[in-house]
Formats: sequence, C-alpha cells, structure tokens
Amino acid sequence: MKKLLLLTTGGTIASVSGANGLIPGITDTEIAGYLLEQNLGCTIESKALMEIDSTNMQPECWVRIAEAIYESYCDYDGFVITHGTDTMGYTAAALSYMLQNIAKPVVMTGSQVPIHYENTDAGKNLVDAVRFASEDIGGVFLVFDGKAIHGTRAVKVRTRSYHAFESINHPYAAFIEEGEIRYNKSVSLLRGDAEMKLEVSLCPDVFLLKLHPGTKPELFDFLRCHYRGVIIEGFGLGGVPNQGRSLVRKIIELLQSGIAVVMTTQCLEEGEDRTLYEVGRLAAGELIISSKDMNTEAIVPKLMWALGKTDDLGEVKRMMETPIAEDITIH
Ligand SMILES: NC(=O)C[C@H](N)C(=O)O
Repeated sequence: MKKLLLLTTGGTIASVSGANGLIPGITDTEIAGYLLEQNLGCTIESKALMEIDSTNMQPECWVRIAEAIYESYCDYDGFVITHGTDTMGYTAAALSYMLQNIAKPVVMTGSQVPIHYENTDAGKNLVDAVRFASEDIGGVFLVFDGKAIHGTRAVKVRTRSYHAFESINHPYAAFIEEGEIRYNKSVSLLRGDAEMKLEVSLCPDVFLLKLHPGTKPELFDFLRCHYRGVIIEGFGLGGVPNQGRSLVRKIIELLQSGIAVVMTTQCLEEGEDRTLYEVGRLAAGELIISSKDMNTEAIVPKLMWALGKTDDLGEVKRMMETPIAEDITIH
C-alpha cells in the first residue's frame, strides 16, 4: 500500500468565510480526514506547513515546501500539496527547480471553491491528486479539473471557473477521469536514477516587467540599482521599442552593470524569438537570455534559482537556456 504525505499551505481549498472575506482556516487533519473517508487504497499522513492565501506566497515559502519534501523524502512514496490557485503555477515551477532529479510524484492541487461549500471542486481535485501521487512516476505536477500538468507548464488562465489551469506550450501529462489515469504517451514521466538534490539557495532580487506602449526608460535606472535579474515581457516575439521612448540603451546598461536580462513575450502561447524583427534584434546583446517557450511562472523562479548559484552572467544564461523538467521545448 502506498504511503503519502499531504502538506497543506492554505488557499481557497482550506478557506472559511471571515469578517473580511475568504481566509484559510481548515486544518490539514480535516483535509486528510476527508481523503481517508474516500478509501483510496493508500495511507495518508498530513502536516500543515502554512495557512495563507497564495497571494502571500514568497520565495521563502517555496523553500519551506521544498525542504519539507526533502526531509521526508525517504519515508513516503508520494507527496500531495494543497495550495491556493493564484500563485500555484509559480510554486509548482519553483519546486521543479529546487527538487532536482526527484524520482517520486509531488502533486500540487487546490480548488476554486472552499472544501466545505456546496458545488466545491475540492473533493475531485484532492482525490485525483492522491491517485496521481500514488503512481510510479517522478516529478512535480499540478492536478486540477481532471488534468495533470508538468510543474513548469501550469498557468492559471481563468479566475473563477473549475478549469482554471492550462498546460501552456506543452502537452498535458495525463487526464484523470472517474479515477482512471490516461497518460499522454508523448511526455516523459520517467524516474531518473540520479540522486535527488535539494537546491534552495534562491536570489529573490528578480523583477518582472511587462512592457506597454509608453513604458518610461527612466524606470530602468531604478531596476539597475535594486535588482540582479530583470525579466522583460516584450511585445509579440519579444520586441522592445527602439524609437520614441526607446529602451534599447537602458537594456544594454543593465547588462553592463552585471544584471541578468531575460527576454520573453506577453503572448501566452508559442514563445519568444527575437531573430525575426529589427525590434527584437536591436535589443539583443551577447548576454541577453532567451526564454524560448518557457512560461513566465517558470522563468521567475528559474532566474532566482540560477542567480542563487552564480554571479557569472554567461553561466546564468547557460542554466536558463538549458531545458529542465520540461520547461523548454523549442530550441
Ligand atoms: N482559488 C484560490 O485558491 C484563490 C486564492 N486566492 C489563493 O490563491 O489562495
């Protein structure tokens, strides 16, 4: 019989109605109790790690989750983490980088409606997550509304609907219907032989900038003084203005100051490629990091993880552009 560890962090799934709106208040034992009643053919132990709306998640919280998994890694066959949906994509990606070579399933889930409410999606998501965490697979996944998504590929695309998450720029890992898991044959779920490594020295000094027509170049002077990494969500394939309020010189100044610059796109699908247009190429310097088809939810923690390891911009670029846990599929 498989032995699973349920780690709870809060989120809507564990929320109750408070004086100022929904707030986490349901304990890990209550959530585990619900699962045990379903007789899923596994044993489940639980531990509360935090009790927060995921809006309040910080990189330090990701580290606590990763450490909790690492500390109990040998004692369990799989892990289920309940988490708010709003930043679950970031946490799933962060865990994918911090838990290198993980050979057991780490399955994140949550809900759009609290577990004690009528019409809640919590029950289905929890049961599906436990089923997926009982499989002989390795990696970090997000299970929601009958779909299993690689941890580096989950994006919350709907604020209220049950089908809140999509797998962006990558096939779904599996579909879960009435307890049956149907794997997508084209994706890798293999357990590696390498030893699991915990890599939790993150550098949180990372800024994510979404450009808009009229972004002021002066903003970059502040970024240069306060951050070690800047991710720029450019237009289309990754263009940045080179006329009017041109940002080209400011980006070069960032690089000259030893700041890692990652170019990505505001478009949800199909990734960045700065070679097609002049507005993409002009911003290109030797050291600009291409995000290819990585999602923003993965780029942010990956850059924190890479900058946590080294100051060498060439090395940061190499790490960022190397595919990890299915985060990049175009080359
Ligand atoms: N559905 C949810 O879980 C949303 C909630 N605000 C959270 O992210 O914690």
